[in-house]
Amino acid sequence: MSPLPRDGNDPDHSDARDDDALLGSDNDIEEASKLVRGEPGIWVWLLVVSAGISGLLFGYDTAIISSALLQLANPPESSPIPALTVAQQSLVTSITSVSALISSLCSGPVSEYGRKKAIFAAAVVFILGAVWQSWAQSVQGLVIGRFIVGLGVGAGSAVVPMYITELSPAHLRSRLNTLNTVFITLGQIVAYLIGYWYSRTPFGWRPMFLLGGVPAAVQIGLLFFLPESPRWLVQHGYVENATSVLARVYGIDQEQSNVADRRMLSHLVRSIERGVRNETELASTSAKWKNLFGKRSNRRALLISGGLQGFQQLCGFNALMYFSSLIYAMLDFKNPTLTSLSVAATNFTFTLVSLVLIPRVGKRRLLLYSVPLMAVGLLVAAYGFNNLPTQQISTAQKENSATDAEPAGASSFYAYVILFSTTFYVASYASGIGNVPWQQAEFFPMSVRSLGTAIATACNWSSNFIIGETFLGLMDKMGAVATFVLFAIICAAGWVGIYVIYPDTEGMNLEEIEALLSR
Ligand SMILES: O[C@H]1[C@H](O)[C@@H](O)[C@H](O)[C@@H](O)[C@H]1O
Repeated sequence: MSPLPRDGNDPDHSDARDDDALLGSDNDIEEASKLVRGEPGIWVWLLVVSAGISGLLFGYDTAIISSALLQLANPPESSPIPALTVAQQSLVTSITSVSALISSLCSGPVSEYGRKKAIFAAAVVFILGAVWQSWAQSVQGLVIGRFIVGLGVGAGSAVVPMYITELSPAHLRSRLNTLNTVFITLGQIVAYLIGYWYSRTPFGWRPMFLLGGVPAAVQIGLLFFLPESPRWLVQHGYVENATSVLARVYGIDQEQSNVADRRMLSHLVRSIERGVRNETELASTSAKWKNLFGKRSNRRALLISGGLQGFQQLCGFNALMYFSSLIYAMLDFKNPTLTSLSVAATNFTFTLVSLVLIPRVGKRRLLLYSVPLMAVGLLVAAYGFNNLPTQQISTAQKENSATDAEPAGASSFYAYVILFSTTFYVASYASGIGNVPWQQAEFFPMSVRSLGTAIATACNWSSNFIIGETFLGLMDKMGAVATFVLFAIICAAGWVGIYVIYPDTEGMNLEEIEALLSR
């Protein structure tokens, strides 16, 4: 595509027709948006921060369970909820992934009523789930509360990246999406800190769960100031509103703007209109399914994005995120909740590192370098478990509960080997696979984007469920060795998969990516 004129001449009719000829496909939005001259102001960042609160909630609600379980497994005598068995702990953890799976699949139709409305609905559900969990008087109540909160997590995880993708300027899209993962990992740190704060309070799990509702309430307030996605506005005939949202996103003052900026803006709107028109041709769900599975490039897009999302979970990271407090309690660390903060802090720090590395190194290379390091960390951890004094892990299994108030004995050398190797594993995870799968939208053309990303996101939550449900039951000494070796094998298989099917898309526009996938 040849560049559009950047001079200040007023466009005449024939120019507009030429532009129409130039702008004819999905990547037009990308191309046109690159040509808008205004710099995105603080406004666009604010917008992403407000939307990113969903990421924060996602992170908070998935990580708070780590500290809450420690208390729920060893409740005070007066507790209406008896000590949770290992099976109940697994259920309370993994039920969130089941509801997240359901709501991520349903998020497509809901977001058709407006991205903002879907984010609003997710925030309301978060608050409801937080209150329900914190008031639970029985295991069933707890399970229902976790189920409700999972509905919010799943909807947020699917809609927010789409909202950010549709709203952000093309050249910032990748970075702004990574920022969403930064929010998830930040939410996980906050959860660990709050978990630590309440770990000595009897029934501290109640405020732990309840506080998850606070950012959701803040988000509801902020949503009043957020614009609707320009793509949704165009789709529903609000072209003027879409134009003024785009002007704000691109830092263009419509009153004062010069002709060139105005022209670029109208290019942008027209290219969105064209994209939307293409999509309406595929309006029926069955036509979308047919297109998704019938077209080679879309099939490959699905294989890559779904495979990557599945691998992100099956490599075992969330076993640490959910159960690290229990694992470190088993290893006799005096302060398991605080020790497990290392998982969340490393995850957050290295997600920031990947924010810097992705544009420089490229996603494919980053994955190919970081996945083998994950395998090394896992194998060293397996070695550590294998050499633990037998009574160390079996005692912990029995109690399953050393609280911060009742410090256990000194940790052995091998417990530190496990701590350092898992931290190393987490750092390698967060630099690549913890983050890259969420950039999946670029593989799908607009016509099947919401369907494709919903299915890929469902691959994430279903694999997450498998890990949440099975890991804890395997945690005796030899089970730990076998599980960590299995995770390392999955990393090796994942590396081969990435090497074979994951393309280097750095610097490509969406059309080039589609052409690459069709080959
Ligand atoms: O990208 C995120 C991030 O890596 C989180 O730390 C993890 O808990 C999620 O499961 C994952 O999807």
